[in-house]
Amino acid sequence: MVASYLPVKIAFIGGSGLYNLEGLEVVTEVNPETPWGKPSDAIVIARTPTGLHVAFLARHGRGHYLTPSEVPGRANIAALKSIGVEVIIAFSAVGSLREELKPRDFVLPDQIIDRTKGIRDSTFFEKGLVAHAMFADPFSRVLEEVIWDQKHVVEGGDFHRSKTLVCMEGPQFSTRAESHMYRALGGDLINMSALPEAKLAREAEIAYQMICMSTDYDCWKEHEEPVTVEAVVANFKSNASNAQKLLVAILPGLQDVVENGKALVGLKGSMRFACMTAPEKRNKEAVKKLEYLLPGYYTV
Ligand SMILES: CSC[C@H]1O[C@H](OP(=O)(O)O)[C@H](O)[C@@H]1O
Ligand SMILES: Nc1ncnc2[nH]cnc12
Repeated sequence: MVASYLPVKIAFIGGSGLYNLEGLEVVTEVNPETPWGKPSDAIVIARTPTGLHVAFLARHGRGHYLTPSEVPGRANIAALKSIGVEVIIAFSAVGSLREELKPRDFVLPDQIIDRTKGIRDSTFFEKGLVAHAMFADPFSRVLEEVIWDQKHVVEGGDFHRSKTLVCMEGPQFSTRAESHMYRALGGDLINMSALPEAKLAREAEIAYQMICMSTDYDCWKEHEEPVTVEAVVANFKSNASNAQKLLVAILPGLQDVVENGKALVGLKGSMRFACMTAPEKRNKEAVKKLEYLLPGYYTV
C-alpha cells in the first residue's frame, strides 16, 4: 500500500548548521536503500500547517559525520526522487570572495565553477549507459524567483542573487593563493557541497536551487584572520534561524510552481533524449539501476 503522504514533491537539503526542520510537524522518517546505497541519513517527512508534505535531508547526517567528499550524492538524490521529489531547495554555508557579500548575507548563486577533484561519484550514467545532461544553467530560475520573492524575511543581513559559486574539494579550506585565484576567475562565493549535488539533481530531472548563507571571507583579505571553523559556526547559528524562516515563507510559492508544472519545464523528459548509447549496446545492469531513477526511459 502506498503511504498517504506520497508523493512528496518538495524537499530541502540542510547543510552545515541546519540539521533539522523546525516548526513543522514530523510525520515519519524514511531511509530507502537505492541502487547507489543509503542516503546521508533518514529523510524526515513533515506536514506544513496547510497539509502539504515536505522532505528534509541533512547532507552531512544529523550530527555532521560525513565530509563533503563522503556525502553519498547519488543515494541522496535517488532516495529523494523515489518518494516523488520534483524540487530541491539546498542550503549551504559558504565563504564570501567579495567585500559586498558580508558574513550573514544570503545569496542565490546562478553559476558554479567546479574545483572538486574527480573523486566524487558525479553521474548516474556510467558502465554501459552514456548520457550527457545540459548544465549551462545549473540552478532553477523558477525556484530562484520563488525564493527572491520572500527575501524580506531574512533579518540582519542582505540578500543577493546572480552570483558565481566555486565548489572546492576540501575538507581543508583554501590557501590564500587559491582564494585570490578564485576571485580572479570570477568566483563570488565558495563552498564544498554544490557538486555533484546539482549535477545529480539535473540528471534526475529535479529542479534545484541552492541558498547560500555567507559565514566568512575565506582568506583573501590579507590583513584579516583567515576562515576557521569557529568563525563559520558562530555565523551559521544566526543564519540557521533565518533559514528556517525563509523555508516556511517559500512553501506557498513552491507549492504553486509544483502544482502548475512550472518547476519542471525544460526538465521533465530531458534525460530521455540525452542518452547516447544505442539500445542494443546498453548494459543491462546499468539500465536496471536507471529504472529506479527514470522508469521506462532506457528499457527496450
Ligand atoms: C563547516 S565549514 C565547511 C563546510 O560547510 C559547508 O557545508 P554545507 O555546504 O553542507 O553547508 C561547506 O560546503 C563545507 O562542507
Ligand atoms: N571559506 C569557505 N570555503 C569553503 N567552504 C566554506 N563553507 C563556509 N565557508 C567556507
